Amino acid sequence: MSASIMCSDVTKTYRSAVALDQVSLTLEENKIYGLLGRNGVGKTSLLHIMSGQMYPSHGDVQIGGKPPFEKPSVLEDLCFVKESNNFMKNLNVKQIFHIARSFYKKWDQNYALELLETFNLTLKQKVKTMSKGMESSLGIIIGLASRASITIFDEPYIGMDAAARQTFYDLLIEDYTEHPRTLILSTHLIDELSKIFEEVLIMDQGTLLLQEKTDALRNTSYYLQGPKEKLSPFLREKTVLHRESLGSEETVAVQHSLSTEERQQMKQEGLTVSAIPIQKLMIHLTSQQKKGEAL
Ligand SMILES: Nc1ncnc2c1ncn2[C@@H]1O[C@H](COP(=O)(O)OP(=O)(O)OP(=O)(O)O)[C@@H](O)[C@H]1O
Repeated sequence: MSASIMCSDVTKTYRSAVALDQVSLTLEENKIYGLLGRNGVGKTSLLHIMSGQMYPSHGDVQIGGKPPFEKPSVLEDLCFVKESNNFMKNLNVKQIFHIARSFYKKWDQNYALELLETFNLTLKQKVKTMSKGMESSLGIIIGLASRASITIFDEPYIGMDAAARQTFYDLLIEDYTEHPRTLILSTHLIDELSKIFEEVLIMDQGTLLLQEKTDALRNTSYYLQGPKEKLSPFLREKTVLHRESLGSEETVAVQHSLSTEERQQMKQEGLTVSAIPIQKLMIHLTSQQKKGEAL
C-alpha cells in the first residue's frame, strides 16, 4: 500500500454542526506531519475520515489512490492511537500484544517487548490497573511496534510526564529513521514536537488554514521588535499577524520572507528579528489576521 493520503472537499456535519468544511489536502508517504489547531476545530474528525474510520458527509478520501473505507488491506497497515480508551479494560498487555500481532501485518513483537521495558510495564498488567500515563504509554508502544505504513497519534500522551513524553519523541524519531512511514500527530504540545514535524497543517473552524513545510514556516514568519516609528516602514506589504506595544517599543509578528538587504537595514535601525515558535504562530494565525501597515 502506498501510504499517501488525499482528501478532496471533505465536509463533515454532525446534525446541524459543521465540523469540517470542504477540506482538501494531500499527505505524501513517509513524512512526519503535525496537525495543529485549537480545541474543537475538527482535527479528530479529519483524522477519523482520512484513516477510513468514518465516512465524510461529502467529499472524497483516498489512501494510496483508493478509497480506504472497510478495506482490510488498508486497516492492517494503519494504526490509529487515540487520546484514551484504546483498549478494553479487562485485557492485559500480553492479550493486547496478541491481538495487535494478529491484526497489524508489520507488527514487531521483539520491539514491542523492548518498549514495554522502556516504559516500565509488564505483560501481566491489566489495563484497568494502569494509571492514565501508563495506558498512554501502552498506546504509544502499540503505535510504534505496529510499524504501520500510516500511523496516527491523536494526542497520545495524556497523563504522561515530561520525561516519558521525551522518551516517546526520541523513540519516534529513532524508529522512523530506521522504518520510514507516514506519521501524523495531532497535538497541543506544539513546541515540544515542532522539531519533529516535517510539515505542519493548521486547522481553524473546520477548515485547513495552512499546510507548509516546517522549515519554510520558520523562514517566512518573524517577530520584529523595536521603536514603533522605525518598525513602521518595514511593515508595508507584509501580513501582520499580531502586535504588542510596551511604551514606544513594539513587537510585531509578520508573515513574510525577509531579504538579506532588509535584514541588514533592520539591524542598522536597531531592530531585532527573531523566529516565531510554531505554537505562537498557530495562535497568531488562528486569531484575527490583518494585512498591511494600517493597523
Ligand atoms: N459525535 C459528534 N456529535 C456531534 N458533534 C461532534 C461529534 N464529534 C465532534 N463533534 C463536533 O465537531 C467539532 C469538531 O470536533 P473534533 O473532535 O473533530 O475537534 P478537535 O479539533 O479534535 O478538538 P480537540 O482538540 O478538542 O480534541 C466540534 O465542534 C465538536 O463539538
